[in-house]
Amino acid sequence: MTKFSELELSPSLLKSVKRMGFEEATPIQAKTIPLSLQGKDIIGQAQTGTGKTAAFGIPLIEKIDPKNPHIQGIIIAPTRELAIQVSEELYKIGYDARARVLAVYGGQDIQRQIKALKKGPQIIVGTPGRILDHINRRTLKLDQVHTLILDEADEMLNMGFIDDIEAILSSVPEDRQTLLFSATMPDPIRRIAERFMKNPETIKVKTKEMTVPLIEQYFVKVYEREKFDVLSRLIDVQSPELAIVFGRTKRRVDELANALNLRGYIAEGIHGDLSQAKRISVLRKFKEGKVDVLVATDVAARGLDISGVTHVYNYDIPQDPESYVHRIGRTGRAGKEGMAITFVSPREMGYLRTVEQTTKKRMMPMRPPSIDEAFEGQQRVSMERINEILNEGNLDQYVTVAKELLEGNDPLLVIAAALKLMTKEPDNTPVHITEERPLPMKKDFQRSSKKDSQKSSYRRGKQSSSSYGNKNRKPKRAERRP
Ligand SMILES: Nc1ncnc2c1ncn2[C@@H]1O[C@H](COP(=O)(O)OP(=O)(O)OP(=O)(O)O)[C@@H](O)[C@H]1O
Ligand SMILES: [Mg+2]
Repeated sequence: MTKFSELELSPSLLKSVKRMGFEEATPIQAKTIPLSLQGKDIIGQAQTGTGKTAAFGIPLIEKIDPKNPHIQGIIIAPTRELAIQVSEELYKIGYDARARVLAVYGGQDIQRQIKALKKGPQIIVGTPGRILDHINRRTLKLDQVHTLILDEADEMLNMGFIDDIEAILSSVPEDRQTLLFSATMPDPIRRIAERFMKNPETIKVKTKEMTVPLIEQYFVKVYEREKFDVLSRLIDVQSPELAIVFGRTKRRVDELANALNLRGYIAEGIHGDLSQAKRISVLRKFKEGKVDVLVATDVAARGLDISGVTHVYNYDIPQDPESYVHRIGRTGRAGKEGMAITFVSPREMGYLRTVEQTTKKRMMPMRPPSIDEAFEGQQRVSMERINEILNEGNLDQYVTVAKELLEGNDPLLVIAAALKLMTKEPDNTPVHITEERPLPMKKDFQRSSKKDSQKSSYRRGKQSSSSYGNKNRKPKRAERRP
């Protein structure tokens, strides 16, 4: 374990890092910080939730000249939410060094951004489109930039942002330092990335599995039409603190959020068709715990750091293994435990195997809970609440009526009645979820993936280089109760 004090950082940085509650550097931070301070180009790959933001953020802040009022560092992120989050983390890291950080992203008033840009920010965090927009308007001058960072690099190159990114790169001095980070880095993407880097050093935190060991991973085999009941029961049994449910399409996300509300859960959906203000407000409510279940498309999967997410449900199995890694990585962050449950229809088992092959981790089968188990789960939630209230004490005001209740009544039944009052009973309110077709059957498992991986045009949806042969896996695995 490396202490931050061993990394030759300036006192103001150490002060900020301490204020953030970081004691020891995570492995990716311990490896990246010294090399980055030497000015090396870096491709950094480490599991979700292991502190990649600070791994590039700390050395960047260290290299900012506080007296220079020009932009010296630029960070590009795939989504607006992530740009905001990264800028907030950079602000905290640079607090004592007084580094000025600004987020620029689409959906926000451009005049306001132009005004803010005139105030001399030293670090810009933004999405590719809006950064390019500012470059074209000449409201963003990048001629003094010495460091450029692509967070979730593979996703941005994947999403077709490559042209935008190349255009941004051409506005930044050539002798800059370039850094790329992600939890996943498929080979074709890495090769594209290397085109605009100078002898990049790859820093890969060596782990057996691509996913975090603190995330327990399960799959539930379930037919499309049964998925919603299974989801409701799982939520009842597992009673997550905060949960994210991933759906494949925007329509699905809207329908799921509505259906969950009809059944008495506090849920909201988030996807790319919502206004920016709405997306931000949904996320804020989720972070504050005013929404218990966030239903999302992959939009929310990349990089978002929300503490308290204990469960991730993949209502639809993701099409490619990288999405899976990022989705389930919304739990089990910064040393906390988490659980990920993936629904898979019988026809989609090939995708499950593809995911397992890439992550090098097997998912355990989980049996869908019965209505009785869901009901019992909810009663247990009530029981825990009662225990908490008993521990808190302060019940004097209730004692008189409690005595009255117990007079002439069986105490067991009195408690049962109280439980009934506070327990969410199984709810079969009919809901409408349009059936999605399962992903196309994987027929050709045997085809060599080597040739595929040579293609430079890696795109979402196409079979990636990580697809694999139809290997037999051990047939029997003990099923676990939810
Ligand atoms: N050294 C540290 N000690 C304790 N907590 C840390 C440390 N470094 C980062 N964290 C915290 O860990 C959480 C996850 O960090 P971060 O979002 O940077 O992960 P990531 O590796 O970028 O994950 P992802 O691949 O999902 O983007 C954040 O809340 C961050 O503040
Ligand atoms: Mg990140």
